[in-house]
This record gives sequence, C-alpha cells and structure tokens, in this order.
Amino acid sequence: MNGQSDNNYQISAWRAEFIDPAMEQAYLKSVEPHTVRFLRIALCIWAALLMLFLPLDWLALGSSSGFAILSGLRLAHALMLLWLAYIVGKKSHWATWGWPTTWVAIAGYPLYFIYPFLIPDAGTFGLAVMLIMLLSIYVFLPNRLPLNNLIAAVGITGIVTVIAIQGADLAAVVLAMLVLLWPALLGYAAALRINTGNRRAFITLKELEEEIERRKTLESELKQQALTDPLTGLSNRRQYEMLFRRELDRHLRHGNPLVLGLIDLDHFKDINDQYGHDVGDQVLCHVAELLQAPLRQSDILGRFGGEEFIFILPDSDLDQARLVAERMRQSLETTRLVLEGKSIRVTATFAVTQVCATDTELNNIIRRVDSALYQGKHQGRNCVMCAAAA
Ligand SMILES: Nc1nc2c(ncn2[C@@H]2O[C@H](COP(=O)(O)OP(=O)(O)OP(=O)(O)O)[C@@H](O)[C@H]2O)c(=O)[nH]1
Repeated sequence: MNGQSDNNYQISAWRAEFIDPAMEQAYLKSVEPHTVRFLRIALCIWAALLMLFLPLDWLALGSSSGFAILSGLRLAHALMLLWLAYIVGKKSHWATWGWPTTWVAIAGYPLYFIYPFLIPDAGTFGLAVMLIMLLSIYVFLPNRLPLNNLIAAVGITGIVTVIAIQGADLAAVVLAMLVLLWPALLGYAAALRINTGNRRAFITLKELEEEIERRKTLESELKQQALTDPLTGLSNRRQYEMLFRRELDRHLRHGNPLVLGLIDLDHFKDINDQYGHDVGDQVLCHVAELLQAPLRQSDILGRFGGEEFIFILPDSDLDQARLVAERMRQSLETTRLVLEGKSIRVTATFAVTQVCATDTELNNIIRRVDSALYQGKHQGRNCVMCAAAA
C-alpha cells in the first residue's frame, strides 16, 4: 500500500467513517444492498413494537382523549417507519445517506415526550423504554454514527427537559440524564467498534482487489511481451508459429484455403547506413503499420526477423493473397516516410504460397516462399512472387 492510499484509508476515531469523502462514498455504495435490507427489517420491527404497546396504553388510560393522542402518535410514527422501509426499497441511497432515517427516528420522539404527562406514574417504565431504545438505535439501526449520536442527543435532551418541567429536583434530573447517557455511551462504543471493523474489512478487500488488478496487468504485460516483437508490436515468432499451427489445423480439418507470405525490405542496409540505425528502427515501425492496413482482423502479420516480415492469410486463395500483397507493395512504394525531416522511400519484395494438404511443417513452407523471394530479389526487387505449392 503506498502513502496516497494510506491517506485515503484513514478512519476517523470518533465518527468511524473514512476521512476521505470519496472513500466513504465508495464504502457506503459497497454496503448499500446490505444496509437497505437490514434497515427495512429494523424499521418494520420498530413499527410492530410500537403498535404492540397499544394495549398497555389502553389499560392505563382506557377510552380517553389521552389514549387517542397516544395511539394517534404511535400509529403516525409506525406509518412513518413503514413508509421509510418502503421508500428505501426504491431509493436505496436513502439508506446509506442517513438523514431520512435520522428525521424519521426523531419524528417519533413526541410520543415519548408526551408519555409522562399522560401517564405520570409510568416514570420508571418510560425511562426503561427510552434506555432500551437508545441502545437499540446504536446497535440495530444501520445509520451513520454521527447521526445516531444526534438521534440519541435529541432523545436524552427531550426526556430530561420533560422530567425537569414536571418539577423533579436537580438531583433527579441529573440522575435521569446519567441513566440515559449510560446506554447511549455503551451503544456508541459498540457501534464505533462495529463501524470501524466494517471499514477495516473494506480496506482489506480493496487492497486485495488492487493487488489482483496489479497482478492481472502484470500478467497481461508479460503475456504481451512474450508474444510480440518489442520494436514493431507485431506477432513474434512464438505467436505467429502458434497461430499458424491453429490455422493449419483448420485447413487440414475443414479444407479452408490458407496462404503464407514473406516480405523483405529492399536495400534496407542503405537506409541504415544513410540515416542511422535509429531512423532504420522508426522505418520498420512505420512499415509495420503500412503493412497491417490492408489486412483483415483474422489475418496474421509477424516480424520474421531483421527487415523481414511474415503474413498468414486464413480463408484466402493464392489469387486473393497476390492481390493483398500487391496492395501492400503499392502502399509501401507510394508512401514516403517523413522521419526527422527526411523523406524516405521504402520498397519491399513479396512472395506468397498456397498451403496444401501435404504441408505439415512450417519450415518447409517458409523455405518454399523464401526461394521465391530470392528470385524476386534477383529479378529487380519491389515485386510480388508466387511459389507453387509442393
Ligand atoms: N535499424 C534496424 N536495422 C536492422 C534491424 N534488423 C536488421 N537490420 C538491418 O537490416 C539490414 C539487412 O541488410 P541485408 O540483409 O543486406 O538486406 P538489404 O540491405 O535489405 O538488401 P536486400 O534484402 O537484398 O534488398 C542490415 O543492415 C541489418 O543491420 C533492426 O531491428 N533495426
């Protein structure tokens, strides 16, 4: 891991979130499906528990306006919770965003704040419910930790204010505050550990993914290096021999026509001598591009060695191959390469041969084409020769 990613992976000690916002977003995105599922379950259970307490309200208040207010608040909050459970199914980013969960949680507080006024002798019970709720918010409500702190802070402040308004003395108010702070701190500590642990696991996964990616790149680079000519990027001997064997198999099995050709640049030594080896190298690269142009995707062009190239044309007969070679020859002849301010003309001699059923060895075919190429050199170069099949 380098210094830059070390910085990206820093986790805030009290928020248990990545300090880098982009990294935090990436983390939240990765846990979004899981958060949605978990949040929907938590919201549904919360709504069900709210409604489960309705009979207790009835026992305490009977059919009164107080009961109507409490059941109305219960129902309203339960509906809000179910609405959010429904919405996060549609807008999954709401689950990790955190604010919708926070507002819906806070919107339920009037029920708890009004409770002591309507049922004054339920003080201890109300405090116990609040205590369990605070702990549950931290442990079961999948939300961003700072926002869960906000929910807890609003809850504790509200309840303590209610107790103070009801005329409790300072000691009772402080005691209530301490009793509520205790589960909040406990929940916060547990959530801090869980959230930090989850993000550490995410870092490990990311590092593993980066390592896999790095190895894949390295592997494909090595593969590329092992199969291509470093100067021109064309297939090297290993690659074109392998591809030729595949095409030869196809030819022997299905009888598809197959042609092999060689290209030898004319008087290349003069180019090297006149312009230098570096320019010679650049000429080879340009020639490789020009030769590639008239070929199909399935055709194979390789560097045979030095200033010689090899081409393999699957599904082509000799006449088609001769035309292709002629197009390459003309393209070289008519394109002047301008390198380092010098205009260089390059020509080449071509030879092609049809691969036939008795051709099983690449070297034999090459020998046949090579002797046609030799003849072409003797006949004045810059031409296309055909070698008769064996
Ligand atoms: N710049 C450069 N030159 C190369 C490379 N490989 C081979 N050569 C040069 O290619 C030239 C080939 O010369 P010859 O075999 O005499 O052939 P030629 O000059 O092309 O003449 P003909 O083939 O008879 O037309 C030599 O000067 C080699 O040094 C290469 O990778 N880069």
